[in-house]
Amino acid sequence: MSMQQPTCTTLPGAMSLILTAAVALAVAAAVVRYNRKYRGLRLPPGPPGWPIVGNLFQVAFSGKLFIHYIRDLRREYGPILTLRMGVRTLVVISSAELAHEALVQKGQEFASRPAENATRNIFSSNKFTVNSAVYGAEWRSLRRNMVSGMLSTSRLREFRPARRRAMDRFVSRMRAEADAGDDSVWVLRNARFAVFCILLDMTFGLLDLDEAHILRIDAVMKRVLLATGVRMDDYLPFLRPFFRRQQRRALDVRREQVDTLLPLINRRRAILRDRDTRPADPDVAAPFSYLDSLLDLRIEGRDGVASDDELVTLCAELINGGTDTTATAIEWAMARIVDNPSIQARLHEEIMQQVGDTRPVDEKDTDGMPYLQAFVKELLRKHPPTYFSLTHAAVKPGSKLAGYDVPADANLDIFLPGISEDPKLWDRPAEFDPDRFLSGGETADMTGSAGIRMIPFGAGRRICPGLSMGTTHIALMVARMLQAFEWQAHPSQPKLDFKDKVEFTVVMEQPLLAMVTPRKIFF
Ligand code: HEM
Repeated sequence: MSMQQPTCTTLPGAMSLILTAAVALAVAAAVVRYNRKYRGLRLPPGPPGWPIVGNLFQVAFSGKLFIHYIRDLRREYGPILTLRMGVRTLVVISSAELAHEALVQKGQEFASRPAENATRNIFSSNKFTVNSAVYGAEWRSLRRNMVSGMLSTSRLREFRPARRRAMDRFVSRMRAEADAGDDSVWVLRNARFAVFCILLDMTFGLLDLDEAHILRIDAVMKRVLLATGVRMDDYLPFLRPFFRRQQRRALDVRREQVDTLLPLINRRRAILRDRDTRPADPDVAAPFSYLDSLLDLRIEGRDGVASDDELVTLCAELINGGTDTTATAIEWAMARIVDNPSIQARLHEEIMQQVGDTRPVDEKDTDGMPYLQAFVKELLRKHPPTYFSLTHAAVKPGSKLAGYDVPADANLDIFLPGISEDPKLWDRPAEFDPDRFLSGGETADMTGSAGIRMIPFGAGRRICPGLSMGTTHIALMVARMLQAFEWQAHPSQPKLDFKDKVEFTVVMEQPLLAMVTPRKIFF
């Protein structure tokens, strides 16, 4: 879900003259095309670039992560700026006013997604997913189905048993890891696995997948994320011939993804088919799954139902959308808890008051825990799992932001920390302080509908449909981890370093290893 830095690849040693001439011609044609395309437009300011490549090499060889590069550029050029990355033009906005203009006031104008490269089109079945679809009837049908079929409050409630199961497994896995080692646990890895299990249950409704099988599916999903990462030829398409190997590899990974997920789809189909004659075993099949809602789904403006390949794509979207984002948030959460014993003590005290130690915390309990709710808000303010919302695009030519032109083929990116760390909006924005959200303090409507101050889930028409699920999972996991263990810094990381890096989402540069001491619990 995040912008990644382009990477260079090694070009083959011998290049023919013909190829060189072809590249030179393509380059000249690109200059002419670019000059023609943007003639007469007033783009937002930005660093001067070179012909053809624009700012691409400045970014790629800056020695900084893209998220840090943008933070620095913002200081120089302000909250709206342009970067030319080869054939792509990026308009980056980073203030609450501009996010409001783009996502709310002109929400419909900027509700689309930009064109994608061939590799990503394979994995999105030609933009047949909620997150990649251009703004229109197809997107509306898919999104409506995801929200009502899966992410509504009532549907979310139906999956309480799946969460309960995954949470029990999560706590016992960590206990086993601590017992096997020196009382230490890797937080991100365990959290990621737990969220992945919940989303697999919800997507396919198959409850008897063993751990080895789940890990195999997870490994394939990770390979998909790697295969769809940003490449140099996304920006300089004339380099595509040099990326044939990566393209072939991406096709192999897609085949692997289909071969891994299609058997799960077919098993669920068989369960649904037999259900009338032979009731499904409740330990094997959930009463409902996201896949069920997709099997007969009619999409506006389209004949027939989704093909097997498209079903694989849509199922993968639900799993991917919620896994790394939520797991990343948990890692930052536990780092803050390890770093600050008083936060840990207050959260634990609230859990003891609300639930005690004779039964596990349930998601319903977390609604009645104001300090935990404030902690989750502060977590998503200070450590949004993605620093950029998904890339937006104008629906048609002629759109403007802050008086500047935004071409219809430009990527519109919203840099979220620019808003949640703005000293004009926040008191002591650099400090991690959940108390800011408690009575009489600061407010934060994460949907942005009552004004934009922090929008870790985006805002407007394309706001993340998993907002409730994401926050529910974070609060529940943090509470269960604190109810089961006392957390401390590991001797190898006595003073935690809160530096970030991008790995699909924004994770800790140094993955969190923490010491845990099991607490006395009686269930
Ligand atoms: C802490 C957890 C999460 C965070 C921080 C997060 C963040 C985001 C952000 C920033 C966007 C882009 C919004 C925009 O384009 O303006 C987004 C979109 C999306 N998210 Fe999430 N997300 C989270 C959890 C989830 C979950 C649990 C799911 C589903 C299971 C999900 C599914 C999606 C989908 C399908 C979209 C695309 C929406 C569209 O284009 O209409 N996310 N998310």
